[in-house]
Amino acid sequence: MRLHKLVSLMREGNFDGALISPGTNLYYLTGLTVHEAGERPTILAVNADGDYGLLAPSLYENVIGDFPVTFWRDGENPYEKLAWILAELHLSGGRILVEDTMRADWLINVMKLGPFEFHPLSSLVRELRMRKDAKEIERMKHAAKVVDRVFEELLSWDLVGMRERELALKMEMTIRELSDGISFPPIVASGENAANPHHEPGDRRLRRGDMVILDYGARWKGYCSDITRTIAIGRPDERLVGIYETVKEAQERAYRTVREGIPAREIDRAARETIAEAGYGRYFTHRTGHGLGLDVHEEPYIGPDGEVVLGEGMTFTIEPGIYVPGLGGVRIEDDVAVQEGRGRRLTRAERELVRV
Ligand SMILES: CSCC[C@H](N)C(=O)N1CCC[C@H]1C(=O)O
Repeated sequence: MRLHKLVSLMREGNFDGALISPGTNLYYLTGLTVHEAGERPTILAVNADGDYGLLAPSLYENVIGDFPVTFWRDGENPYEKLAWILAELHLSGGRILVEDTMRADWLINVMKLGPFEFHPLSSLVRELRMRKDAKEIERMKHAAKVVDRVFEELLSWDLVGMRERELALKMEMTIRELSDGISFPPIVASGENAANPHHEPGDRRLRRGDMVILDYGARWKGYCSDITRTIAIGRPDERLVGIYETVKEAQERAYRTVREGIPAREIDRAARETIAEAGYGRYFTHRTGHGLGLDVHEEPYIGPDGEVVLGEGMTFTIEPGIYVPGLGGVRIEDDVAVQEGRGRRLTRAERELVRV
């Protein structure tokens, strides 16, 4: 369990305790796989001595194994029980780290239990989570292999005439067959819809002359992959074929920039300069990438303001794109790990323009 690492950082930062609700931080720190049970408060309290206690709804009674836990039943007041846990841990006030995604109604009730000064848990945990160990990277490699395989498979499907949302569903089912599930709902953006980077797959049917952005991910033992490939159906507009080559070059240059010791913004700069030199600067409307791990989006963010200095074990995406309203768009994305001082691609699917 990694909770002791958090406790050391808490002591260094003069924090008195932490309140952690279900999510990837709870899983990362304790291995507990309890999911948020909607409105029912579920909170792990930890003090700076390393003592801890979990408040959980009784419907988890047969799920949580050997862990110090106080259950509450529907009809009881969970915050009375939380007050007992906090009193036992001598945590009835002070500087407290709180899970960033804790529901506001839980937090409002917690605030009534003492004079607390709250700080975001992520400010400490992100330092730990950013550098993946060998086991975490193995899991990410597996999740990456799954999306590579899905790409190969989908190229054999009869795409012409298929609706975007039918293709997204077929991709999702294939991902689920090969892994623990999707890391986010697949994006299928065809024709002019590809000018929207986060397009939600709809009823448009794929047709000859389309460029189609396919952005999807798998989850394996908690860890995510996230890949984007843009394919051509038949012969798309020559401007889009040119845009494809620019994006491919931007992605390659950004990838080659990856080195231990440089700030993340250098990677973004390499991609952004390539696209600007080709005259499409204003059509690259997002950051170049984001950290990847237990969450699809986490530190280090690869944007113009990315100050995190790259270190061994960091994992992130490199995904420049160009989106021209009324014409369409292109994005190419790989997952990359910093290993032995340089970047290594985890996703390896074909990056040359594939025409089907
Ligand atoms: C979690 S949904 C989006 C997944 C996608 N691969 C992605 O992260 N992006 C698509 C456009 C830019 C980038 C983003 O930062 O949202």
